[in-house]
Amino acid sequence: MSTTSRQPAIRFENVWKTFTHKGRQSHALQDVSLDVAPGDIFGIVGYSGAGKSTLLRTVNALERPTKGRVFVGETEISALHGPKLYAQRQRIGMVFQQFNLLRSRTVYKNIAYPMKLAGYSQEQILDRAEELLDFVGLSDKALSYPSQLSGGQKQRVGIARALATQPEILISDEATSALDPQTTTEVLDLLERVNQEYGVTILMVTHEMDAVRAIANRIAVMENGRVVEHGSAYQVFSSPSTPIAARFVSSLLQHVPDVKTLEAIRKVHRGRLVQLHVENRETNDPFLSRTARKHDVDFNIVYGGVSELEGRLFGSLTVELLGSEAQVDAAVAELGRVAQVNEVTGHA
Ligand SMILES: Nc1ncnc2c1ncn2[C@@H]1O[C@H](COP(=O)(O)OP(=O)(O)OP(=O)(O)O)[C@@H](O)[C@H]1O
Repeated sequence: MSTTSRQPAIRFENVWKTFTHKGRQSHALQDVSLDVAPGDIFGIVGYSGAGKSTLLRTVNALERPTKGRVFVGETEISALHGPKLYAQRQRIGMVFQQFNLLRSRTVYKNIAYPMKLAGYSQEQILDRAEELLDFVGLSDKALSYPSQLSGGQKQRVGIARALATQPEILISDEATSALDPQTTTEVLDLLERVNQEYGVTILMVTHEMDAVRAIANRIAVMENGRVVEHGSAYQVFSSPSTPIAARFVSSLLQHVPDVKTLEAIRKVHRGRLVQLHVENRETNDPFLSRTARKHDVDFNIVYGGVSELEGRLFGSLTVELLGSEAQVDAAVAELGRVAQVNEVTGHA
């Protein structure tokens, strides 16, 4: 059978996971179907308990679906056991929030460990470990112990170890959640290099929207064991279609003022207020000043912001327009051609 579409790197097919605890059942995963394409950095976001970790752990069969199937490439990993499963697991590296390093072994030996289990020769282990230490910037720490490293350095070792057996896929469970913002950025940059330089597909679970925003090209949002929304990062950020995705996005992009903020704005700005929802704009188009100049109105940006993803702008600006009624009407009509315009009604 010939197929035109590329085979997914990971496929979840109607995956259910039910836990039974003290006679009570809870559905950690409910009918999850999702494809992760080769080369993706795929972010799964959701609040605590949404099922993210459970889903991630089905990829290397640390968790097995109650119903449904999980494929890594062409292999149905959820059906494998014993040596066949161990062999497949070499294709999948895993990075953990708490690093999970062996405390009694040096950095070098932590990285060597999975290769030893996989039967690499001493020479292969040495070569690969040296390469990876260099890649993660820790060549000078080969003989240190994990207790002598910072959190960011420990996670670099975790990533090097996950890459040891040259996996095609890296699964990352809250890899940056225990790190400060600066270190988070460094680790995310490293994950991005893993994707670009080694061509590794990354599936990352996080409750931090800024982590996925930084590097993911696709996003799935989970709630109560279900994937409620998924799409390109741009799609989900610029026009989330479910309330929970909108909440995640707005936690990061405070583009629209809440009622209290709006009241405060109204007290100061008594001109006509409009909200401009900008989507898919070229990054260098000065549409606001161009329109204002053309219709001889002044404007104040009183709230909001625009963000850039994949070279395109999106966001919301709350703008006060000042001028005669006719001029402002004409400016609003023109702005309506490039952005969705909502009048801000109500008075201070
Ligand atoms: N081994 C288990 N036994 C019983 N219930 C479990 C088990 N593992 C997970 N659960 C339950 O499954 C649901 C999903 O948990 P999961 O850890 O996948 O969520 P999560 O989105 O990763 O949240 P968190 O970020 O808090 O880990 C939760 O209700 C959790 O209590």
